[in-house]
Amino acid sequence: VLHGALSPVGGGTCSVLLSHCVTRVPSELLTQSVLLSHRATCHPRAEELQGHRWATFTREEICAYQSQPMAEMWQRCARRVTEAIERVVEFAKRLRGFLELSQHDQIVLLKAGAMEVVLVRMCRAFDAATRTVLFEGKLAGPELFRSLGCPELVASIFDLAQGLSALRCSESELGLLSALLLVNAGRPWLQDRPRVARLQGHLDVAFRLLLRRTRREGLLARLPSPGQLRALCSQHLEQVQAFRRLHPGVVSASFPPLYRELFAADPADVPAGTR
Ligand SMILES: O=S(=O)(c1ccc(F)cc1)C1(c2ccc(OCc3ccccc3)cc2)CCCC1
Repeated sequence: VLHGALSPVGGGTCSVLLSHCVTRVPSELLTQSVLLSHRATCHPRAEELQGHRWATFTREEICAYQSQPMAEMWQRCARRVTEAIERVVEFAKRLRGFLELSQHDQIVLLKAGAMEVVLVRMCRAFDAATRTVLFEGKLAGPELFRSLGCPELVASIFDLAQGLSALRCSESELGLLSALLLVNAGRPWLQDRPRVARLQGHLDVAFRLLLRRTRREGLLARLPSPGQLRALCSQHLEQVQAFRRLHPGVVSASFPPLYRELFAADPADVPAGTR
């Protein structure tokens, strides 16, 4: 599924046109282009978030979610996170230089980093005052997700969103942070590590210059650590396995193919030649 989503046919033309000049482009222009890609692929858009006073779920609505079968709630969240990951794939395709990496490395970087970008982006739709997140059109607290049966994972997700929203990041900061979560030369299995490192270097310089220009250097020390993001993603993978043991067949029968490819790859799914 990821392979298909990365076909250069859909979108990304502007990055193909301009990417070869990324080495001559000063970092401010790189920051501008990352911001545009970020804005174009975030949902809801920044304008919708500012203007809107989002409603919270009523007690009855919360009870209805809490009494849904576990499999139904898991399916809803899997669908939501897959939609969010598809937008992250589109963000990556618009990142200058990303589509010039080998398909193999593009897939390696997205498999390792897409979920981390989704978790970082989530803080945009998080309300720290009420500790609620936008879910299916209204603001939901952790208790709404009770039927998932993974309270620690839900708590970790809310803690991360709370911590990130306290930093009051700008869209430019979130865009560059997201780009650096994806373009990470430290990810395992990369074929052309030096090439990824060069692209990462440009983004790193752009991020640091942005922070200096806006006197926000202190942000770097307060961002979630790579370990915290990695721990949350591992917790999610453990809970997917636990869910599959409780409900055999549900994931393969009714979860989005992209979700299955990223988080529930069966040994049986791996093409025979690479088993
Ligand atoms: O709004 S959400 O559905 C949401 C779900 C759980 C939660 F505690 C808070 C929010 C969403 C999200 C979806 C799945 C996530 O992890 C994977 C996961 C976790 C738990 C069950 C299944 C899958 C994390 C975030 C936020 C961003 C995109 C959608």
